[in-house]
Amino acid sequence: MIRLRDVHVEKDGVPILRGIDLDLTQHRIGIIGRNGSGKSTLARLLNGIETPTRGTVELDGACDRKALRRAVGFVFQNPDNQIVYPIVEEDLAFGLKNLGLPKAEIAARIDAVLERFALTPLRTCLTHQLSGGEKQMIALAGVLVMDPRMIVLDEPTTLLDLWNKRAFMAAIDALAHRVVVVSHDLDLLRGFDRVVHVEDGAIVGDGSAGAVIDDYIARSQC
Ligand SMILES: Nc1ncnc2c1ncn2[C@@H]1O[C@H](COP(=O)(O)OP(=O)(O)OP(=O)(O)O)[C@@H](O)[C@H]1O
Repeated sequence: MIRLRDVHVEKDGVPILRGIDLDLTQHRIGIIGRNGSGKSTLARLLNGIETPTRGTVELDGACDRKALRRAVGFVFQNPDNQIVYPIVEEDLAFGLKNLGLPKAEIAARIDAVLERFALTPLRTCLTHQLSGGEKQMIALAGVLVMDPRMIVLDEPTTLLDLWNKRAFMAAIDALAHRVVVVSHDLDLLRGFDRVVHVEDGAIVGDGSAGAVIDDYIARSQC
């Protein structure tokens, strides 16, 4: 379980997050808030890309950034920031090679993740020729192939059309992993187990998706 206690993040002396306390226990957790409220910074803390200026981010009771990086996969908003190799299977193999896994296991893991999402035909495709939706799926596959315990997605559907958005979210829904999604798409998060509302670097709403989203909409109309 990931637990944040009194987490503060400052950049150049400017407070970005203030006194964040969170226990991430639910299966599907959404994070909402206005532009610049601190959502992405909070999301990046969850897998150790970002570190607190003050406070702690614990995984199973221990502050271990390396363990956090291994346990939590991160899917970026723009898959071009995530896909680095020219061929799909090379890209999927990258992190696994870094782990020092044997060739046979790397191949088996890539087979499995591609089959799972019906992406096998893309295995030898050039990554720069993929459509936006295909890229987003390959970026997700690249995170899943590392077998993380939890996945954080930062605005994963903004580049997708309605069809690809539905397909992508169906893929997310099918995961047994704990999932945290940062999104401005409130409809996407309505079915989630919990939604956290961040404003001006602090949590101002935290609870059932319906209640927190309705309160967020009401505030926007003031
Ligand atoms: N490295 C940095 N140096 C200075 N300020 C930063 C830095 N990174 C983020 N910020 C500021 O921190 C605030 C929160 O940024 P963050 O990206 O977490 O917001 P967000 O809620 O995800 O926004 P959006 O919905 O627009 O993506 C913003 O005002 C941003 O300009």
